[in-house]
Amino acid sequence: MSQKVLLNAKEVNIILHRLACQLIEKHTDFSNTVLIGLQPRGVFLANRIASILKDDYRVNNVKLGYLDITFYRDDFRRSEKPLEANTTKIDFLVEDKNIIFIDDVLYTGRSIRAALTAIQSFGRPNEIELLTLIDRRFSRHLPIQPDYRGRQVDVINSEKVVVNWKEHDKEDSVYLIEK
Ligand SMILES: O=P(O)(O)OC[C@H]1O[C@H](OP(=O)(O)OP(=O)(O)O)[C@H](O)[C@@H]1O
Ligand SMILES: O=c1cc[nH]c(=O)[nH]1
Repeated sequence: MSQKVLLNAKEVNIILHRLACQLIEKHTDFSNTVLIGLQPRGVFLANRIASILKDDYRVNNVKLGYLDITFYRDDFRRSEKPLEANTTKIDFLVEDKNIIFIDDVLYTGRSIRAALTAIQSFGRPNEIELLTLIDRRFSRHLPIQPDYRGRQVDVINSEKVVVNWKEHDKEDSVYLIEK
């Protein structure tokens, strides 16, 4: 198995700050905007973005939730193993809110499609945007694109992008791995 570093910790940090600033540019004080990290791995990115907004840019109003999409995926019946759901935690109203979905990688777009279905159970948002650290270009199965992207990469199908977070994986990094 070969692997190549796409982003190191310093580059990840710079990108996270840029994404936070782009969010502030559009959503100002977040009075009608909420962040929703997609389980499982979008949650790490969502936590980071929320912390940067609060600690580095003094946005005090940030609401953060987590959304599990396991049983909303269009392929969940095809799974050979029993599926285990993750926690959904949304302790605020989404009705008429501006939602920002946050996930680490955007590939086919099927996870985001599932999230769009799952969130409907919580109400009717005003709008939904998507923030992703890595946008795998030319690989979409659905017409879904990010509004805020950390890095766009060209990846062939035999390769996988792996995003690591220091609080879970010992380092912040993004690797391209030959499967
Ligand atoms: O745009 P998509 O094709 O849905 O892929 C993106 C998803 O893939 C990863 O999750 P995970 O590793 O759980 O999913 P995977 O098994 O599809 O790679 C990643 O955390 C995204 O949520
Ligand atoms: O390369 C990919 C594709 C989907 N999900 C990932 O985490 N990486």
